[in-house]
Amino acid sequence: MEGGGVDHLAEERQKSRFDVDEMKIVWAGSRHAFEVSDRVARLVASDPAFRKDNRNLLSRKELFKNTLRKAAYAWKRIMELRLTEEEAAKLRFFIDEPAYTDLHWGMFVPAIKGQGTEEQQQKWLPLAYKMQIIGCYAQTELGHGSNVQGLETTATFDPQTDEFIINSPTLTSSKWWPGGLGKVSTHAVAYARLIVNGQDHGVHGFIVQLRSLDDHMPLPGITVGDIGMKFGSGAYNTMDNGVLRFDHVRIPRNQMLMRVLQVTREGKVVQSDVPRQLIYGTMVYVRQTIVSDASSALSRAVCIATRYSAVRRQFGSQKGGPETQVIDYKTQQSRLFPLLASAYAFRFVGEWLKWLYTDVTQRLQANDFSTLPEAHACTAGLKSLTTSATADAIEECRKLCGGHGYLTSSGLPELFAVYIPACTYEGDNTVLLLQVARFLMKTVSQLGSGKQPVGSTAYMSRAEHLMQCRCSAQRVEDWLKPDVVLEAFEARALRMSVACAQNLSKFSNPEEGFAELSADLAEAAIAHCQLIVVSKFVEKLQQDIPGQGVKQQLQTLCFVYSLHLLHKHQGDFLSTGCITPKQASLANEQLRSLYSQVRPNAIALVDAFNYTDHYLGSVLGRYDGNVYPTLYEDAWKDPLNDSVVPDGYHEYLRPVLKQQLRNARL
Ligand SMILES: CCC/C=C/C(=O)SCCNC(=O)CCNC(=O)[C@H](O)C(C)(C)COP(=O)([O-])OP(=O)([O-])OC[C@H]1O[C@@H](n2cnc3c(N)ncnc32)[C@H](O)[C@@H]1OP(=O)([O-])[O-]
Ligand SMILES: Cc1cc2nc3c(=O)[nH]c(=O)nc-3n(C[C@H](O)[C@H](O)[C@H](O)COP(=O)(O)OP(=O)(O)OC[C@H]3O[C@@H](n4cnc5c(N)ncnc54)[C@H](O)[C@@H]3O)c2cc1C
Repeated sequence: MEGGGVDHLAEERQKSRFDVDEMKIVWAGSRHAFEVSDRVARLVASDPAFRKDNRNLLSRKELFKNTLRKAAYAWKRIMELRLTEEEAAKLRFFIDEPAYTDLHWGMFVPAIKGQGTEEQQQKWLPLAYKMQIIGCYAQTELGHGSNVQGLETTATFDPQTDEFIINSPTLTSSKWWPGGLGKVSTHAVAYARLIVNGQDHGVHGFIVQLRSLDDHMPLPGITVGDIGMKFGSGAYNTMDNGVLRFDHVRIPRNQMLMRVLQVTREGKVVQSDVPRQLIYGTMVYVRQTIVSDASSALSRAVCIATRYSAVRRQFGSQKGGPETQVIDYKTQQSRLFPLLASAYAFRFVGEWLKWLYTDVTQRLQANDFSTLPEAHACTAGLKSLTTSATADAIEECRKLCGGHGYLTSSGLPELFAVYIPACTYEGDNTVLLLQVARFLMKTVSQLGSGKQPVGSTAYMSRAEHLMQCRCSAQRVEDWLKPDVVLEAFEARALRMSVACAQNLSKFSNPEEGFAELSADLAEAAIAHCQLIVVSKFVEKLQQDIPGQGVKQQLQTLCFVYSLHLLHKHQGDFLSTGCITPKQASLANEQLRSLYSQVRPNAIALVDAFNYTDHYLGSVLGRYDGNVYPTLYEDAWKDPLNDSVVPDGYHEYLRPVLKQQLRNARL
């Protein structure tokens, strides 16, 4: 995407055998999405106000103030340029800095939209859209995050005043973690146990004002602050994750979000026909967005590691010729190319999940709740799978870049530090896999009942075949048949689920059995989610994809993704009898030859992400590959090099050296 000086990767770019511009459109999702993304990325990259290369040198206070400045400036630009919602979201994305706005737009607004009545939406959304109020999502407490039903904050209805009294009865009930809460938010959607007439009706959302709109001081009864520094020096510390306590704070009755459950003026609790689980709807929405974000973070790390692997040379110089580019080592390819393929795989499964979410939202509006369990299982499972894989992949990319990958200027340490909490927030990844496992066990238990599994579990309707089929691959090329690959993944997923169900049936107490077998259940859930990713990649290839060679590249990547998983999880495939050891070795042979096909296209495949150097934020990943001079020059810019003799020399170095000299003379 960058133009200008000498392109050290030009030769690499000439090797590619497909139309990169068309691939950029496939990656973006559509020509329109590409144009918006490209335009906004350039806008951010060319504006010095969005500079980010100095982040690691700032103290926490400076860092946070700098984030406030950028967010305010971004808002000003959004207004001045009259950006659409889509463009504004892209602008925030390319600014590339966790900020309170993520929670305001990403959780506070969706919570009101999803759980508020029409009337509540009309009152609160215009204020939020104009940022006349700023909100956060205050669910997690010091004592409970995963177990939402275990939250302790109370919202007790007072029929005399027609208000709720929000209270934090224990230390562990203190809200703890919500982003944007610590220093910024004026309001929160706070989750609390609804108590009416002494009866506990479980956890619900309430809009609570936290700070004065005049002077930003906390309102009476509110104690609020930041929870302290997090992993890494810059990274997620731009965010004010907060602590919040309520001391009998009164809010009007109509500030309880009442789409699911209503409390009347008389104190009657009325359940609407909307299922209770909709209270968790905001999490479903965000989990869906996290899957697309995984492909962004992963592609960014892979772009850096791939470009640098083509620049870096080690060993193998023959008769004074150039040394080998590290990207040509088969070991480097076998570590890097599956990650490149995963980036594309996660992109496409993210697109599909967005469709699924839109579909379920439309159905919910028409009071059709039938696909909610499927949406929950898919968003939970894919969030877990893609974030775990991406976090591991960023660290692998760092190692793929050798020593220089450990430099902050490689961009990888900060990317890792910012990314890894995705494995925890919006649901711990193991906890979410167990939700998928519950869904799978329920589906398996209904197999004989005549109820046909649908959606992502539709393959289970062919249980009879999948439980006993034998893989037909006999030659290396057979592993390039989508049906062969898909059937192996389907049979493995089903057999693992069925084995868990059979083992569960041996327990007289199902909950006890579930707890005992939870590690196996989580593995069955992973197998199911991997199948979803593989099958959505295969489906993508059935679409009409224009551009010379584009579809062919995607086919190669699809098989790299699937055969790499098959190789990595060989134990599952072999122990469930889905493939034989001979077939496993044929698959691996095919995988090796696919790596050779990816090799000449690797640089173009990462160029297709269309990242600006500003967004990548990496000396190693520069578009022009001009790595060494930049690394060298950058080193001298470090504040430690401001003086030749360091501060502290006279106090701490000189005395030591003198002492040693004296001792030596004695
Ligand atoms: C930028 C970063 C910002 C970060 C923000 C945050 O982190 S915010 C904080 C993020 N925090 C977290 O992510 C916390 C993670 N924890 C949780 O989400 C919940 O505590 C839980 C799902 C683990 C258990 O919940 P539980 O004990 O209430 O439930 P249960 O297991 O007894 O199942 C009962 C039934 O409900 C079903 N069902 C469940 N969820 C959903 C759903 N979303 N939709 C639809 N359905 C759902 C389930 O399938 C089951 O159905 P069945 O079988 O009866 O037909
Ligand atoms: C950066 C960041 C931002 C966040 N932003 C927000 C926010 O804006 N709003 C908000 O409300 N919250 C937020 N959170 C909180 C987040 O949602 C929770 O931390 C998350 O849901 C995990 O819950 P926990 O901390 O209670 O983990 P725990 O449940 O205590 O997890 C600890 C360990 O126990 C295991 N475990 C727990 N339960 C089970 C089980 N049933 N079976 C097997 N193993 C189990 C987990 O796998 C994990 O290994 C944020 C967190 C982070 C890190």
